[in-house]
Amino acid sequence: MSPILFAMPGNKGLTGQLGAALNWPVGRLQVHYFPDGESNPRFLDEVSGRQIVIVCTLDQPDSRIMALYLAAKVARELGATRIGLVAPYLAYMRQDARFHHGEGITSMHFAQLISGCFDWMVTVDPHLHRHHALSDIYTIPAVAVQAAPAISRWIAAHVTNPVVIGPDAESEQWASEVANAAKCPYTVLQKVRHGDRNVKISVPDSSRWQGMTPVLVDDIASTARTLIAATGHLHAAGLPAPVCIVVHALFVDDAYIALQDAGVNRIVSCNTVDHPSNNIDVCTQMVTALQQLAQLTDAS
Ligand SMILES: O=P(O)(O)OC[C@H]1O[C@H](OP(=O)(O)OP(=O)(O)O)[C@H](O)[C@@H]1O
Repeated sequence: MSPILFAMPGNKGLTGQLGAALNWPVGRLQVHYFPDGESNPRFLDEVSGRQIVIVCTLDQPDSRIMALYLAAKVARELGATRIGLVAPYLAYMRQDARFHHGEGITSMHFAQLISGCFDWMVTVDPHLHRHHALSDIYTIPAVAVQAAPAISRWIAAHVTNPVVIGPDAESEQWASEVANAAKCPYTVLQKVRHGDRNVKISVPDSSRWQGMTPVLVDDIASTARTLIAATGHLHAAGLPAPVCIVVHALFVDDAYIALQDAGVNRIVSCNTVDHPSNNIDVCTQMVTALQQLAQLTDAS
């Protein structure tokens, strides 16, 4: 029997798309919020004896996590046999070290919470920096789908004479893969973060890229300060306005407008977080991972 997909609030579009591609039914999950803010998930279709998959992207995670946690617990209470999570954007991956005295490694605690109530997970390009793999902190089977092939195809179809540029050393993992598949050169800038909204970027020798279209590629745009700083330096180096591509379009507060005002050519994102810049579909990659994990857990 096929697993049933359920969408947490705000995830109906992607859930419907996955259901159609997989030929899996989409069930009805209602989340009622009491006047004092407590959440009360209710499955309107039977979950007893079934493997279910809950779809919940995790931008603005603190406003979503309690209802998600309860949905998983309620599904188990009602007799679901296996519970998978599709979190196209996985939150809490950036606090992967104790940066200041008295802080904790919250990525690990978040991973323990998710691993404690789901049986498996699919996500897209999690922010793996000091953790090298999801299995460093997640104890359930977890597949990280890569957006790079879809991004490369978009670049090849839409950008003339591109040079892929990663804004910092750690973005090399995305920049190199994207550039190799798009058959174009890449370079990586040097970034130092001084605070949540304070980022300094320096550009290595840019003379090689004259006459090319810079394509800034990063995993996350949150305040967009990284992309804004990179754009400013590319302008100063005499390069044309860059195309900015991100996997996860968080764009908090006025970040999207600020990036548009910084003089970019175009802003494009993958459909892991619903946003007007979504132009690159990563559903196909998620479908393959979902089929694998659902079978794996069916057989166990
Ligand atoms: O839009 P912004 O607010 O600039 O945030 C996005 C940037 O932040 C992340 O890296 P980060 O600087 O957190 O580096 P890290 O790998 O050290 O966590 C991410 O890889 C982006 O480069």
